[in-house]
Amino acid sequence: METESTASPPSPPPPTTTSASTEPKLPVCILVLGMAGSGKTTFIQRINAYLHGEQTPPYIVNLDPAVHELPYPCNVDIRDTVNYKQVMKQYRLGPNGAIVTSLNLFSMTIDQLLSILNKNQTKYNYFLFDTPGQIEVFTWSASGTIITETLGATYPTIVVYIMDTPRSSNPITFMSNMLYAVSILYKYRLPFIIVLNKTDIIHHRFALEWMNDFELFQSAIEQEHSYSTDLCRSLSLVLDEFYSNLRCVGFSSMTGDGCKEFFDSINDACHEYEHVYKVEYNKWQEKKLKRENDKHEKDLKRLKEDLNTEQSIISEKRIRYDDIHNDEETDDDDDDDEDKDQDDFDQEDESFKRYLSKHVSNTTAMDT
Ligand SMILES: Nc1nc2c(ncn2[C@@H]2O[C@H](COP(=O)(O)OP(=O)(O)OP(=O)(O)O)[C@@H](O)[C@H]2O)c(=O)[nH]1
Repeated sequence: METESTASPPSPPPPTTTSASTEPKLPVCILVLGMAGSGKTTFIQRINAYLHGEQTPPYIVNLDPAVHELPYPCNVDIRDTVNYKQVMKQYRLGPNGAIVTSLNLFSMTIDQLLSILNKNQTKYNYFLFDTPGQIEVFTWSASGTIITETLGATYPTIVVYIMDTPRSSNPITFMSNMLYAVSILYKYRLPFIIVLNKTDIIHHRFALEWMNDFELFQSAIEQEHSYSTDLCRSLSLVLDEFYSNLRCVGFSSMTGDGCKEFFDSINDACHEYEHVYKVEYNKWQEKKLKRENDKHEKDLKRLKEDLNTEQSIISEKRIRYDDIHNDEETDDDDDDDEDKDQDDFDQEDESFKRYLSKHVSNTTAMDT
């Protein structure tokens, strides 16, 4: 699975510690998601270059089995574990089905990926994950959940949602993108950052204004004479709550604008991970453990009760068996006695007959 040979060896990062403790900080997992063509791969390439410049090169994992070429050196590549084209042939699948199956096959080796990451956790500050262009393949598949939840349980994990800013300048496309972002946020509940990419083409100011000022977005929608205008208007009300707690960063993967702001947001999101997600996760783990212990105790109690019931049934059966056995023995004794009596009677009968025949023969002799 590991293809460490392709990546340049990292120079050791400066020893980082949490502000509260002297324990070494765990690397941050940055999971990059986004619609096809939003710029995920270019974004990772830019972040990789930036981090190399900061003398803290990241550890990169590619989770896209269908990608042709990667513009960055990658440490773990799904393509080394699963051959996407072979999967298509072997299972007679189309391209999307093959991507899902490849990811499912890869997620079966998640423990190996985790042990590789664990081995490298002291050498790196960041683990970057590139995901397939077909976003739903990752976000709504079992494998995506397994990978994300495993990472989230072990390392500070941040979901980064890349948005194509020029395409989102249309309010309806903007709304659709935001709804997708909300669905991912509520699915994983991990700290979340929206990267408004391609700001070299169009500045992301309009998006920030739409998010901050509801009226402004409403008037932008009014200008779109579409059948979905009414729906968008109502949905924007729902999204207002989501916008209030959202981290949003303008970024250009082409020029590298926004790198510093992005890493400021990552630090903020790590804080949220430690103080919100991790706390909730630990609580959930405790509850789960308690549920399992309760179930175990219940099963044990039931087993003991079953054993006691069985024991009493066995002893009852034994008593009944003994009773029957004793009765049989008594019957045998009676039979023996009867046999003896019969023998005695036969003997007496025999001797009486002998006496009689002797007496008769004596009488006949006297008469003659
Ligand atoms: N101008 C500009 N173009 C960009 C930027 N980021 C990405 N692109 C271009 O957008 C196109 C798609 O970029 P990718 O990085 O391949 O996007 P992706 O999301 O990884 O694509 P898939 O994995 O196929 O879904 C490419 O032509 C990039 O050059 C950016 O910040 N500015």
